Amino acid sequence: MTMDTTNDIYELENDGNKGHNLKVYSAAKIMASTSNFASENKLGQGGFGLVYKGKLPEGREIAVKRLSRSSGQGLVEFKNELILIAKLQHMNLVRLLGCCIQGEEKMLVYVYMPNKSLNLFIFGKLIMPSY
Ligand SMILES: Nc1ncnc2c1ncn2[C@@H]1O[C@H](COP(=O)(O)OP(=O)(O)OP(=O)(O)O)[C@@H](O)[C@H]1O
Repeated sequence: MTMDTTNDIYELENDGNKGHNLKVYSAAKIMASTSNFASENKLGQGGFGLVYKGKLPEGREIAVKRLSRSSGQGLVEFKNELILIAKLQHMNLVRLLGCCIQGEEKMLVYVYMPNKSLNLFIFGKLIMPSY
């Protein structure tokens, strides 16, 4: 795991799960990339909470899953899920880049996938509906 900041996520490195190559992002970096979770950057909502589109300073587009307080998930569950997803990484799955745990904020950072790309990733070409 590469460290972006020295925050309390550091514990994740000490659980014997090294080598999953996840990055730890600061909340400030994620907030800047999503224009402070601007509503126009909202991609959708899943079981985890709201998902936002962001752009990192180096130009990479990301999808940020922001854990909602009402999800009932705590820090231990969040960390377990993070480690599990990291271990399940596969070229055909949306890639998890890293996470952010800072104070009340818990977020997962994925590679952004444009809608049209699913067919592209599954079939190697863009299949348009024929009607
Ligand atoms: N990597 C991504 N790139 C682009 N959009 C995404 C990405 N991940 C999620 N989204 C958008 O956010 C929405 C919610 O995603 P999320 O994965 O949290 O939930 P879900 O798969 O719909 O449901 P659940 O959380 O119950 O499994 C998706 O429907 C999609 O529109």
